[in-house]
Amino acid sequence: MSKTIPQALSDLKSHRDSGAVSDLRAAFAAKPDRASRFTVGLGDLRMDFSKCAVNYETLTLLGELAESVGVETQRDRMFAGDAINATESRAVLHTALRAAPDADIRVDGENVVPQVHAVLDAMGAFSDGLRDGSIRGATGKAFTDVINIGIGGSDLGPVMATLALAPYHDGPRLHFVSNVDGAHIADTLEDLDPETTLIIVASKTFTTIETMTNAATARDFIVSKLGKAAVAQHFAALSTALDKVEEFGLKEDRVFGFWDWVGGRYSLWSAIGLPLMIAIGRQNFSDFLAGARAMDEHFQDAPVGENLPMLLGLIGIWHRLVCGYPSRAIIPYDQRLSRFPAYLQQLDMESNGKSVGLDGQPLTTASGPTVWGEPGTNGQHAFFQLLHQGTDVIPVEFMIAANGHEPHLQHQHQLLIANCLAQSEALMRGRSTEEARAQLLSSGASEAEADRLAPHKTFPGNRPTITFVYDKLTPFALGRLIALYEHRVFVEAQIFGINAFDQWGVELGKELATGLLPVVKGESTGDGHDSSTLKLAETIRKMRGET
Ligand SMILES: O=P(O)(O)OC[C@H]1O[C@H](O)[C@H](O)[C@@H](O)[C@@H]1O
Repeated sequence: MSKTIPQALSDLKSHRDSGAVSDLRAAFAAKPDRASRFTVGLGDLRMDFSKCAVNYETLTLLGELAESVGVETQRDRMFAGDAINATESRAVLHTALRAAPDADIRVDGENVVPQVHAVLDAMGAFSDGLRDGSIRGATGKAFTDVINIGIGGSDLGPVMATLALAPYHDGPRLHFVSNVDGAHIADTLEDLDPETTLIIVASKTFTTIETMTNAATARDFIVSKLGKAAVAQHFAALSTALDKVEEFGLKEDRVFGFWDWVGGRYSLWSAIGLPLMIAIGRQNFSDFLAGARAMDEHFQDAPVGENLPMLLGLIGIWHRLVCGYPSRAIIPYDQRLSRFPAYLQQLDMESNGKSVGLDGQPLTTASGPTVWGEPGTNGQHAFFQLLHQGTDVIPVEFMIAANGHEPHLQHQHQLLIANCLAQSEALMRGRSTEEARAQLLSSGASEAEADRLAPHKTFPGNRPTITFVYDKLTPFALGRLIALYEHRVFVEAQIFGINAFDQWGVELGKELATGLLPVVKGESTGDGHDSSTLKLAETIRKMRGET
């Protein structure tokens, strides 16, 4: 019989308190094969978690915790299309978006895979037409530029993946507009010609105010030069709300649908991926889906001790619930993954930033950590100081490709690799005050000077990191990496006992913004708002010369 969750957690805490792996340096010295013991892989992807303070017993206890909440059963329910998004009574089937064409995945008795592939085929035909110039604008010119207007899940995934796969771009130039700040669309439209610009309006609900506002501005951009009739040729829409898209005035062949069982932050594999497909082409997009599929299969089949998403999730839980670390940093040593941390912020924090359990009761433990990051080596020259010597321990997840896409810049790639490995080594080893003192003395400092400076040059070390290594950032590798993180978030959510697939926490601010617009415009005195908010609105109106 499996343990209860509180029992499994309490066993993990006692295990940690017993100091099983309290000194990573000593653990490496004691077991020279520690790295191979705590590295798992899938194809060319390696996950080395040997620089986390865990041993075999930790993994056993974490496995028992996973068993106590039935993670594997929940995983199987997700893949089978059960309505595991309980607060919205929906299935969660982003995995069906990358399933093989002959798979059979049912929602309300209907196999959804043929619909998925019908949309993929339509996206393929449309992106082929744009890329080969056979689909043209109202004045007969081929499209040179495509703007994706969307926000949140309808923006972050396409932006991140398009940047990540820049070496595979051979289609029109891509631009992304998300912010309701007019500066974003103004700067984007500045150098574009309406005759050669296609606009994609990406919104699951087709009601999001930022997206609808930017879409209206983009529509004016097209209409002012080309007339109303050009809208149909210069726009496409990606949405689940097909009725609302129709109101916008788009023809059926310019609308690419998806379904309510695809969460916004899990939608990159659906029609929301169209900008990426336009940039890299149908075959590369299909490789991207295949990478995610490989991770889906691995997540379903591999035993817990070899299962990357399970282990990544369980180590995340170890750091959050047992060690109590409040945040984690994602540091890709891969400039083209520079938006990956931002993408993961939505994936992770919108999924697991909850404080009520599935039963509607307040959680008695913590839930998702803060997720943040920037690419290396840039971060080294900015916030790494805090990672090495700050008072909080922040686990870091590094990622590095063995090979870049620039064979003529091998030396730079080697420097990048050396930096990535050096950082995880430094975080693990640290430098004792004695070592710091000895170094100061050997570089000519006096005894007094060495005593004074040694504490400042001491690194506590023992700071946990995970390092991912992969051959090259191909479409397949990127798909696999994203799916790994999707499933990691899932595993952690099961242990937190929350629904990872709703996001009620984004609603209140939206409602208040709608109510405040008349106050900002001076059309309402704003009864019911607090004095700080009203005073700020008044100050801004004064600065704008409106009062
Ligand atoms: O795709 P849309 O319906 O326009 O939604 C865009 C985004 O807005 C919302 O506020 C949600 O928090 C996100 O999960 C969603 O991805």
